[in-house]
Amino acid sequence: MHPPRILLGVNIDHIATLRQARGTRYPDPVQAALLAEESGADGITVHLREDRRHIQLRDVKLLAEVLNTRMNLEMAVTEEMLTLAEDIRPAHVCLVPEKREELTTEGGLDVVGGFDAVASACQRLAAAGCEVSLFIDPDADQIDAAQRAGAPVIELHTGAYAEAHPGSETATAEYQRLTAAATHAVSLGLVVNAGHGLHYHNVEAIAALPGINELNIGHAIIARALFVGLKDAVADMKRLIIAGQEAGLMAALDAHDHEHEEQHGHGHDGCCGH
Ligand SMILES: CC(=O)[C@@H](O)[C@H](O)COP(=O)(O)O
Ligand SMILES: NCC(=O)COP(=O)(O)O
Repeated sequence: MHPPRILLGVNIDHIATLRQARGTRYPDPVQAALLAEESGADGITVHLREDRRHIQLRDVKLLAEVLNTRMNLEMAVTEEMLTLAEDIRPAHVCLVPEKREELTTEGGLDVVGGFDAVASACQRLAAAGCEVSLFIDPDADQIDAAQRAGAPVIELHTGAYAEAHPGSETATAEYQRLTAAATHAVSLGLVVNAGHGLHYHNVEAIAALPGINELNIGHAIIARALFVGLKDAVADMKRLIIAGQEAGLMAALDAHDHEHEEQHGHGHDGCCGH
């Protein structure tokens, strides 16, 4: 049976970054969100940072009213943000670490170290009707803690892989970490999303990871939209995600057949249902 297509959440933070650079009313991230949805986005991701450097509360409130898909609100684990999420009740909340001085999110949430606060946030958000995910590094201890904290979903931080030089030892090691993490999380019954730093050249490999449910991508899509328009930028990304997912499934089948041949010493006889 073919697994469901990987979903694409389009992060529109950087439309707001452009607006905030001049303090104008344009470009409006809400307008971008609706266009992204029309172009095939399965959801809209926004990160309401404590310093409000890009997305504003007004954006989140409007999006909650007008989106046709669903909002994924990325936020820090603070009382202010939790109260706000309980009021707005986005379909999905992704808890992320936050530092004011960082250019962008640097690492994953430390669920192990901040277990009680994260578990209590998961409980409060679930009670408000939000599906909670935790943005974490591809690390087995963090994944185990995420499950114990009661999060049904994790988002694997792909930043270290995305930053590594393509084809380098670091890139290979980071990809292996992501593969092991996705496999482990799926075995625990967690829904596995991934994101950060993904672009048109590295997304296929990430879509080929085992069991990925959704990819959240922003910076690269908004950057490409400057040249080809948001509609094509979203559609191009979706095509690559589908291609990557297909390639991952084929590779998994090949590996399965290879294992079968090693064990039984002859060609595949269809005994495993394919
Ligand atoms: C938390 C996360 O996944 C990041 O990708 C985040 O959305 C990026 O934050 P900025 O948009 O502020 O770089
Ligand atoms: N959670 C990842 C995300 O929302 C998008 O990150 P980026 O593509 O802007 O790096």
